[in-house]
Amino acid sequence: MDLQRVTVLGAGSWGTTFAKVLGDAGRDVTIWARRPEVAAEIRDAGTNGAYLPGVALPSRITATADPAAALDGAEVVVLAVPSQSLRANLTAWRGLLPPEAILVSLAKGVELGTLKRMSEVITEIAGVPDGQVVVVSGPNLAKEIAQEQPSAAVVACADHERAVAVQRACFTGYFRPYTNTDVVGCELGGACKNVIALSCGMAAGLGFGTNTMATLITRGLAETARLGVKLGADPLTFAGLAGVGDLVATCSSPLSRNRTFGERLGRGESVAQAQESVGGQVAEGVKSCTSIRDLASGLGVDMPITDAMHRVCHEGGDPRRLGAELLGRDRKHEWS
Ligand SMILES: NC(=O)C1=CN([C@@H]2O[C@H](COP(=O)(O)OP(=O)(O)OC[C@H]3O[C@@H](n4cnc5c(N)ncnc54)[C@H](O)[C@@H]3O)[C@@H](O)[C@H]2O)C=CC1
Ligand SMILES: O=C(CO)COP(=O)(O)O
Repeated sequence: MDLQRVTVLGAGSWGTTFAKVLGDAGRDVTIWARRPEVAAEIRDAGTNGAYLPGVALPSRITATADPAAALDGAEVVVLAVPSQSLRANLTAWRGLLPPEAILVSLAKGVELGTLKRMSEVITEIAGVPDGQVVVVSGPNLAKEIAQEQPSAAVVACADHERAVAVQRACFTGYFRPYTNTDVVGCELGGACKNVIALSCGMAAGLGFGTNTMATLITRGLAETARLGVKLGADPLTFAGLAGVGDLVATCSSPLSRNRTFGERLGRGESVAQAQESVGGQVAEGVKSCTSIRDLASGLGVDMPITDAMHRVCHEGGDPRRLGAELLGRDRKHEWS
C-alpha cells in the first residue's frame, strides 16, 4: 500500500508539524485550516507563524479553508483537532470523506460524556471498521519535531498492514515511527499523560523538585496502566513510546501546554489565568481529567492523581493541599 495523497484536518501546532513530517517523507499534503488567512499563509508563504514561527514548510504542502477541496482524492485523512471538538468536526466532514481513506487520529484525549477514546468516536461518526483507523502517539512535542530534532512515535492500528502503510508515509530522517496493534493502550497512554503532566507542572509551580516529579511520573504511569489493562490494553505498551516515552517528555518539558498550565495553577493562578498561558492552544488534560476520572470510576479503577487534577481544575481544589492528600491515603502494596 503506497499512500501518496494525504489531507490534514487542523492547522494547529501538531497538525502543521505532522504535515511537515509527511511532506518531508515525500507525500503530497493538503492542510485544512479553520481560518482562511492561516490557509493562505501556508499556501503562499509556506509558513504558519501563529503556531510554528520561523519554520519553513515543505513545498509539497498546500492548504485550503474549504474541507471539500481538502478531502477530494485523499488516501489518508489525518484528524488534528482537539479531542472535545472532534465529534462535531467529523460530523460536518462525514459526507466528504473518501470511503476507502485511512483515518489517522493525532488527538490525545477522552471524550467528555460518552467517555470514548478518539478512535471510537471516529469509527462511530465515520462509520468505518476499526482497522481503517490509525492512531499516532508518542513523545512528540510539536516545536521540537518542526525543528527536525530526532524523535520516535508509535503508529497503532488493529490492521497491521495499514499501520505499516502509514508508518512508511511518515518515516523521515528525524521522525522514526514504530508500528503497534494496541490501539487502546496507545490512546490511553496519550490521554492520561496530559493529566499527569498537569500534576507535574503543579508540583514545579509549588517549588517541588525531582523526587516529587519522578514520584508523580511513576505513580501516574501505574494508574494509567491500571486503567489500560482493565480496558484490554497490552501492559507492555505503557513501557513504550506511547506510554512512558510520551509521559516523560510531556511531564519534563516547558514546551508542554499541559505542564505549563499546571505550573501556573501551582503558582496560585486561576484556571482562567492558566488558560491564557497556553495562548489559545489546547491543554487536553484540563478536560480529560474529568472524562478519564469518570471512565476509571465506572470501572472501579483507582486513579488518585487524575482524581486530584479534576478537583483542582473543576471543583476549586487547592494545589497546596494535594501533596498531603495524595501522600495521606491508605498505605498499600506498590502493585495493588
Ligand atoms: N502540539 C503537540 O505537541 C502535540 C499535540 N497532540 C495532540 O494533537 C491534538 C491537536 O493539538 P494541536 O495541534 O497541538 O492543537 P492546537 O490548539 O495547536 O490546534 C488545534 C487546531 O484545531 C482547530 N480546530 C478546529 N475545530 C476546532 C474547535 N471546534 N475548537 C478548537 N479548535 C478547533 C484549530 O483551529 C487549530 O487549528 C490534541 O489532541 C493534542 O493533544 C499530540 C502530539 C503532540
Ligand atoms: O502530546 C504532546 C507531546 O507528545 C504535547 O503535549 P502538550 O499538549 O502538553 O503540549
